[in-house]
Amino acid sequence: MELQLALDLVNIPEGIELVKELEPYIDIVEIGTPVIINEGLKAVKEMKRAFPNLKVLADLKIMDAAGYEVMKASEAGADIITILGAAEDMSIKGAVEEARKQNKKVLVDMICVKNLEERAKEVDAFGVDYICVHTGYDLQAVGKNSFEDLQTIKGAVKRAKTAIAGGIKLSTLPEVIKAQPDLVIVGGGITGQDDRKAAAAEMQKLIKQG
Ligand SMILES: O=C([C@H](O)CO)[C@H](O)[C@H](O)COP(=O)(O)O
Repeated sequence: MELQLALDLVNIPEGIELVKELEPYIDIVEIGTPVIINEGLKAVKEMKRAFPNLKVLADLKIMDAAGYEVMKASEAGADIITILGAAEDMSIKGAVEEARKQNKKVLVDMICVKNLEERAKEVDAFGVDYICVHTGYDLQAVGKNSFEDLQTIKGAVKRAKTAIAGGIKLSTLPEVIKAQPDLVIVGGGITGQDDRKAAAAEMQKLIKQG
């Protein structure tokens, strides 16, 4: 099981400073969608330049023109690129095809997918690398989480790795770990804490214990 740190509410220098502090505790750093909107793929490029040995995920949440966008994120240095599970089949297949050419990985974000079990089986068959259940900020605000959805995809997915994102905190991490995802994605549960290093270290410890 791996830990991904999601950076959503920082600029590039703040993100790099944070990763300097937290790199020993994380497996992947995510350049979050808001950061890419604010700073562009330059944020991916600069993070990879600063931490060449750390896997960098570009949270593009691709919906269309997938081959082109995967190519641009790959050129910027992303190791993993996200596409939405709600995208057209041909877009997801195009993302996988381009990622294979570039020796990169594709994570499918199942945010807003209603027929979760059926769609997870379909995207799994397209050869994607990760399938991620995700409760976005807006649904988190009304008390939702993705813990049951994780169980659903664990039962449906045969070949891709499974991941979970959305409001995970130290207090809820043990419940997530019980379902054994391959990847746990945490943003505010680390970046919003007073002692971010302690939060990341404790999360890493629990995740490595499995
Ligand atoms: O993908 C995310 C969100 O849609 C904003 O772009 C976050 O990175 C993801 O939800 C993880 O962050 P937290 O919910 O703060 O843990």
